Amino acid sequence: MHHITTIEGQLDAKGLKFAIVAARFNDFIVDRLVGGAVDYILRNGGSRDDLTIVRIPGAFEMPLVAKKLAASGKYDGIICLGAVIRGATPHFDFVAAEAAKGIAHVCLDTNVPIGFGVLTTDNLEQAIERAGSKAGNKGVEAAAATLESIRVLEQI
Ligand SMILES: Nc1c(NC[C@H](O)[C@H](O)[C@H](O)CO)[nH]c(=O)[nH]c1=O
Ligand SMILES: CC(=O)[C@@H](O)COP(=O)(O)O
Repeated sequence: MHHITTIEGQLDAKGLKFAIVAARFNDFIVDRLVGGAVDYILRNGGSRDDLTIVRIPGAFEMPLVAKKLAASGKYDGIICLGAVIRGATPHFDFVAAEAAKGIAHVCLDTNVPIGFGVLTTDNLEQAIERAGSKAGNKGVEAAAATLESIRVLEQI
C-alpha cells in the first residue's frame, strides 16, 4: 500500500525560547504587534521566562540584530516586529526592502526560523487595521508562523 508522508508542525510552544525584535519607530503600532505575539506564544504553551524582547531603533536595524540573536544559539525562533509606513519620499522603499531582504538572508544563513512581522503600509490607517483591528494582528501571524516553522524543521 502506498501512502503519502505529510510533515506538519504542532502549534505547541512549550519549552521553546523566542526572541522578539521590536522596532521603536511607530511604537504605538509595534507595541500592538508585540502584545499579539506574546499573547499567542503564551496561549500556545510558551512561558514568559522563555521570551526575550529586544528593542531596536527601526526596521532597518533588524537584520543585524536578528543575525546576532540567531548566531547566539540561545533561541529556537526569532519574531521580527515593526511598522514601515510610507511617507512623502522614497525612504519607505529602502527601509522596507532592506528589512525584508536582510531578515530573509539571516534566516537562510543561520537556519533559525524568523517570523517577518513587519508591516509595510501606504498609510497609518492600513497599519492600524493590521495591528489588532479589522485586518487582524500581524504580530500574531508572525509568532504563529515562527512556531509552526520551528516544529516543522524539527521533523526534517
Ligand atoms: N520610516 C521608518 C523607519 N525609519 C528608520 C530606519 O528604520 C532606521 O532606524 C534609520 O534609517 C536609522 O538607521 N523605521 C521603521 O521601522 N518604520 C518606518 O516607517
Ligand atoms: C518609511 C519612512 O522612513 C518614512 O517615515 C519617511 O517619511 P518621508 O519619506 O516623508 O521622509
